[in-house]
Amino acid sequence: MPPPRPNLELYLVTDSLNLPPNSTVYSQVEACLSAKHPPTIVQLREKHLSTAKFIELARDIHALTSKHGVPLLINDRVDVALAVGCEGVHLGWDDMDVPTARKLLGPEKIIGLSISDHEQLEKALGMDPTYLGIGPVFSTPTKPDHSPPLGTSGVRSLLSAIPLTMQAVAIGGINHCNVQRVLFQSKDIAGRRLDGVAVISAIMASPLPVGACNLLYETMNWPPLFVPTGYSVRTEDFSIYRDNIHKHKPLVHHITNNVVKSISANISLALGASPIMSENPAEFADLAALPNVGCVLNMGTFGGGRESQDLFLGALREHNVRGNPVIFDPVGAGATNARREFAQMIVGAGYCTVIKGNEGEIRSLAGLGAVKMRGVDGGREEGSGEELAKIVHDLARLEYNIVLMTGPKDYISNGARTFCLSNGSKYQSRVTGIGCALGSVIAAFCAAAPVDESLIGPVISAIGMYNIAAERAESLMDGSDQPGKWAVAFVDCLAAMAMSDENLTELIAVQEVKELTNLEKWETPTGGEGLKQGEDLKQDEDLAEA
Ligand SMILES: Nc1ncnc2c1ncn2[C@@H]1O[C@H](COP(=O)(O)OP(=O)(O)OP(=O)(O)O)[C@@H](O)[C@H]1O
Ligand SMILES: Cc1ncsc1CCO
Repeated sequence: MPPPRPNLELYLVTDSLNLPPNSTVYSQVEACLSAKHPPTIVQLREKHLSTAKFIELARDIHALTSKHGVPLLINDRVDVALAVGCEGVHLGWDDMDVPTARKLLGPEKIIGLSISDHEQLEKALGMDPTYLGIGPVFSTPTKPDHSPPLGTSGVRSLLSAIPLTMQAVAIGGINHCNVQRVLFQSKDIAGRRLDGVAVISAIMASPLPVGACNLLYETMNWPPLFVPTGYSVRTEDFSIYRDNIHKHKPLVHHITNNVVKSISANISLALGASPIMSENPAEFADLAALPNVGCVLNMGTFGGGRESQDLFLGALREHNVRGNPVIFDPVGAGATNARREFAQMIVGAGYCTVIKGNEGEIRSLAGLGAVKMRGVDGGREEGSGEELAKIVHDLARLEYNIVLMTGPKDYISNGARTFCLSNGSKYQSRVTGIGCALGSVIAAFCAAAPVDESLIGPVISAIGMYNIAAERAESLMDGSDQPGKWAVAFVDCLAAMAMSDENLTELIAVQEVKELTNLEKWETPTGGEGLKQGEDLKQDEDLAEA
């Protein structure tokens, strides 16, 4: 008898603890099954019911799911599945082992097993479950005691070791905002992809479960190259982005390194933004809920460990939930393996709107290794302009975000369009923290930009203004080497530019790389087609309709 091969595409896991008011597990499942795109499989998960009550609920839900031809699995309890005669079970490592469950349930039933690392995967492969549930992808309140989040790169690493004969879904913090990224980024190089995603709160805690199912399904089935940041760039708006800072007085929440806190705060103030340095997770949700907030995550003096992981992931989650721009600076990612791994974990565990780093840091994050960074500064191999442009383009395309590589020239891409900026002063690499504080300026520009704006324009405007202020400060030096004096003059020049009504469009030296080189000829990591103008807009309309 061939093993069962269920449709796991949209896998609903129930949760009785986070239901919206006046709802029950039954009413939520019932509503979901009436959706245009209902769950393709349902798992009943009850941790606190007596056996009798669990069986009663499972019978009722099974009657519902059977009516819609959707398989029902029971979490943990083979006895309940047998009593109800449903289609299978989902097991964890504290539950009955898969071979015993198989003996009891027979060859036709579905048996799922959770895995969160390679050790469990190796054991699981010998047990031959129907499918594996890989997680948690992101941190989630549904399972507060879970193992550390795998991020999409962790899922990819496990998935690539699972044979095609065994199905796999990802679970943990998946919702309509991140589902496309989970599906896309977890795909391995050989094309091994997830068979579906398991969703809990995004459906069970929703007051509109039907809409939640439809939205998830439709988002999952968007064309695979959705770039949430958009890609239109209106150079004529560069000055408007600056003026928006005065209009909205954005707040920049920093988790940044001890070396640059003061200069980052002063540079934010010079712009007209409000800086706050907070490393207290208890206030992250409140900060993220304020209007016009951006977040800077700079790992300069963190670089690893469980505590810094919780700190960064906590802030990332709260700002992601609110859709706030997050600027991630993987400081020193090219210097040590611990830093590179930490940076990759952050990037995989949430959505960083902009990844900003010097050449060594971006090369390292892009998996290009082999950069000789002795410390956190520079890390420059000084690759050719074409090569640097390709690195940021490819990484942005892979991560669906904006990638900025700083240096004598700055390269910036959103995966669709790539630009080279050439303003700046040699003094910028002579004073520590000038690169880090650029993250604060970018966060302020993004947080002050209109919500539906493509953010690459505000980011270019931020870098341009910053680097022109650096040039002006250099012109005030009398020729001798004066990095200390320059740093003071730089803050003053920046404050003057922020307050002026100069037309930034005329001042910023920015060129689209496409004009320099034919980017089209390069193979992208996605192997996909290039984005077409207007495509992101259309996808937004689809989302609104869903
Ligand atoms: N030699 C240079 N000429 C012109 N501009 C430069 C030069 N070096 C750096 N910059 C500018 O300085 C800013 C910071 O870039 P840099 O690559 O020095 O960052 P970083 O290494 O992250 O700095 P840090 O870690 O000290 O904060 C960018 O805006 C970049 O354009
Ligand atoms: C010198 C230094 N060390 C860790 S962070 C930092 C500041 C520059 O980014």
